[in-house]
Amino acid sequence: MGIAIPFDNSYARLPQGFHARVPPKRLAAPRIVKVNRALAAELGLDASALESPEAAAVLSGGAAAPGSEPIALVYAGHQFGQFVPRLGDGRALLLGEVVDRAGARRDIQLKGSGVTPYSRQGDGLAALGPVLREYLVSEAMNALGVPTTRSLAIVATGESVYRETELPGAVLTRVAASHIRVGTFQYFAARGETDNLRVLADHAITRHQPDAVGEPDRYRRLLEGVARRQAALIARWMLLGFVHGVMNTDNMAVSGETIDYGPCAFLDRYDPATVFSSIDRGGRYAYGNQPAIGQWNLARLAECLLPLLSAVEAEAMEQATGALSLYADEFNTAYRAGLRAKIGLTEGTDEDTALAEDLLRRMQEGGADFTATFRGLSVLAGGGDTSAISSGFRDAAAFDAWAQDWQARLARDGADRRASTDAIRRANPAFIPRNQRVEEVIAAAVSDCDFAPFEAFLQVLSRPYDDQPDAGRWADPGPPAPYRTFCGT
Ligand SMILES: Nc1ncnc2c1ncn2[C@@H]1O[C@H](COP(=O)(O)OP(=O)(O)OP(=O)(O)O)[C@@H](O)[C@H]1O
Repeated sequence: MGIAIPFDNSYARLPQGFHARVPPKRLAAPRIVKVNRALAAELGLDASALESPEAAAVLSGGAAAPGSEPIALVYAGHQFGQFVPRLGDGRALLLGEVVDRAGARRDIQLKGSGVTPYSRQGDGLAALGPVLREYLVSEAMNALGVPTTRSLAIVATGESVYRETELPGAVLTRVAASHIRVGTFQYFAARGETDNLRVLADHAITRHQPDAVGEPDRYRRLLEGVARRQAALIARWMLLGFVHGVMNTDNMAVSGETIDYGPCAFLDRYDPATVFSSIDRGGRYAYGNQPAIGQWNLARLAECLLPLLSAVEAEAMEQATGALSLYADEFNTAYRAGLRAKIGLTEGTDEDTALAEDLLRRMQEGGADFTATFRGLSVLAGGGDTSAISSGFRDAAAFDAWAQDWQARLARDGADRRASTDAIRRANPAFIPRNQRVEEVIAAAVSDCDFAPFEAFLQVLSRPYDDQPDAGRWADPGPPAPYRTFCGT
């Protein structure tokens, strides 16, 4: 008996040069470790069936589900600024697409299911630790309200993966609005395959810009749509202190979802220069650089689309630069409004933005925790005293002085305390997947086969804006531990 997933595979119907078929590779003893029941329901899938041994075979890439046409997608990409003309899914397989309960088309992809024609020197595999990490952080991002790929299931392969040391292998089932990347456009553009570029662009328009299908200005609208979605996405990252860590163009999805949770982490102390990835030596993907890198990546997409935008070069250039300005405007508007909301001010005045930026400056100078400081404001707005927050600053008086100005500003609005407290709570999570905590629950699962801490943390992170009095320990950074040094994969 197989599992019933109603696949409809529009990407597999694109021409041959877009992907490679990959036959199943049976494993001796794959085992389901985790199924995301809520997501399964959203997709209209039977969660119990996904927990069956048949599902373990399908979700490890060892058996083809009826209707699935497993393919690896080809793409290129700028990695740390260097162009690589052919990357592609070296360890991922698109099983197919399903239309979810809300009518949205979603990709169902395996990550870590073995070699593909694009594996280059790689083994096509993933270790359980990084798979748990992607599951936990992507689901936390979703609960935080950030567009993201989702995690449907984890299968333990029962086989070993070698990453300096022997590790247990696993496969993640990832769900995404699509896996079309800036790098997918770069692949065809670099090869001068304008016809394929047009096919790809039209496919992306059908999926992500449906109002523009068949319209004469559809490619401009696609580019502007990507600009808007990326600006909104990166503004959300910045407002939550999220550092993606590897914003290569092959990791920028045109859907506007966060993709690839390799070396990501959340800020503890606020410092725009923060980098978590050991391979990012120049700090290219530092927290504070993310908005600019988003625009750089968008410029690479715009370059690819030039031949489609207009036959008149000057017009095409104008549309491309227009999209880059649109990105900057949209980012600035969303980021500034979000920053004001974080301190409970919803009016759009420059003065209010400056007040929020002044707090950021003092946090940086005072070595204060980003998430705890902002969340703490909800207590202050409700009449609490400042010491709970100011004690996190090297110079408590610096925060107290700011808090006085801020409270005077709130009073000027005649803001109701209860309403301010609630608004600040809604804009500032109490719980984020802090890196030390993520590492702690992964270590328990991988080294001791104890998944209870992983499950407990996942549960807490599913309601990040709620006060959860019994879950306080998950809000702290946790026992001091050096950040893991990431190798990127
Ligand atoms: N173990 C591996 N075997 C084969 N290819 C790999 C392996 N690890 C990474 N790659 C490939 O190297 C490129 C860059 O890897 P990166 O870590 O950014 O992506 P990923 O985490 O594998 O996938 P995604 O971006 O889809 O989340 C991708 O083309 C990826 O498929």
